Amino acid sequence: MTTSTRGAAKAPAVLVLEDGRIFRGRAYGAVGETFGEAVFSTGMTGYQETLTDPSYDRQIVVATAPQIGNTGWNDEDDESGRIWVSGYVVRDPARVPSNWRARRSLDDELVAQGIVGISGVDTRALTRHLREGGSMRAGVFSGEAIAPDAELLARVRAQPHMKGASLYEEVATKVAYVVPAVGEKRFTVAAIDLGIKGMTPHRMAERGIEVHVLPATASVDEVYAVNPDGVFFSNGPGDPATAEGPVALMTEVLERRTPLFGICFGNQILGRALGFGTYKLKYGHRGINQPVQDRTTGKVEVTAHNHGFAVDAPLDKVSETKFGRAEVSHVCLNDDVVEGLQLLDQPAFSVQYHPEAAAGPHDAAYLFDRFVSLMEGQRA
Ligand SMILES: NC(=O)CC[C@H](N)C(=O)O
Repeated sequence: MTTSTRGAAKAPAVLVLEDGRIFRGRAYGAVGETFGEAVFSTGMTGYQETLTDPSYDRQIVVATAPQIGNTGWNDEDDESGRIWVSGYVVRDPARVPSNWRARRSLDDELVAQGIVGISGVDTRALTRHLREGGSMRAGVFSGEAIAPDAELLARVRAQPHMKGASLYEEVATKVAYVVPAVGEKRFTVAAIDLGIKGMTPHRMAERGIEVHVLPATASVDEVYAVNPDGVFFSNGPGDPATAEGPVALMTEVLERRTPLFGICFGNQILGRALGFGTYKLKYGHRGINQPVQDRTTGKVEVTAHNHGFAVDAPLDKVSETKFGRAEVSHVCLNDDVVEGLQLLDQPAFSVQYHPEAAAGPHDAAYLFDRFVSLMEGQRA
């Protein structure tokens, strides 16, 4: 239930966490009610990219940056056709957006898309709470949706968990489309859309790649019908343990030794295709300043992240898999979480973070060049 009245500084609102902790504030965006997994993102900029990233499906995002909305909403930075977060929690929303690209305020956009949010929350206390207790189910209620706390809590506790959630099919395109190469076309890539961010095919197109974005349910025949030089598996929402279809498809791509690249959900799928497990992190990595080491060069890069799950692979040894030797190529320096995998006996690799860098630092853009090199190598 949402009503499209503008909520800022109007109706009271309440954020209810499944462990019973409650934060009160004011409605922000649409007035109504929403449910999802409460997670925090530490990006100081880039809220438009965050909100429109399909990987945030069914998540209530808490912005740790205290002021949100200062640059309004523009017509260029969307990562998909809509806002995917199920709710938005902020401390101090901008009263007057100011940016030469802004077309409207963030508040107006949230209202237009029916996204329920809450402002005036002590997001520092909330983030510390989520860091201690872990990401958890939550609900935001405003206006007439507010009921006695115990009732709201019971409704939050009746929601599904993120662990075990299969969400990629609900966010992915239903029809294939092509993103043409910029300039001369050098390669064709089949990109499996599990919730792909718009910047990803764009970064490939900039490198002379014609990108055929295919639905999550594409068959191996549909993938090879585009005659690909490489196959890409995108980011996406939900628990990778539910992605049996994409794991089976990737397995066939690996059997054919086609150059392969995966990002985020795509990294988790490579992990599973190789026989590693995946597991849920306590509170995940979401933000644009995570330090990651590329173990193949020793270099440390500052990177954009949005993941709540991770691959369970050994850091200290090369693993024998059914596709030959595999190793952890990248690791997060904050907590030693696996951030990349590579095969040593065939052209396949993936990263858990976001080299397309939207919004984020561009340190990891070289990974798209690595994919191009793999495809060049296969031709030679
Ligand atoms: N951005 C992504 O692809 C996220 C992958 C997965 N849903 C996770 O939370 O870990």
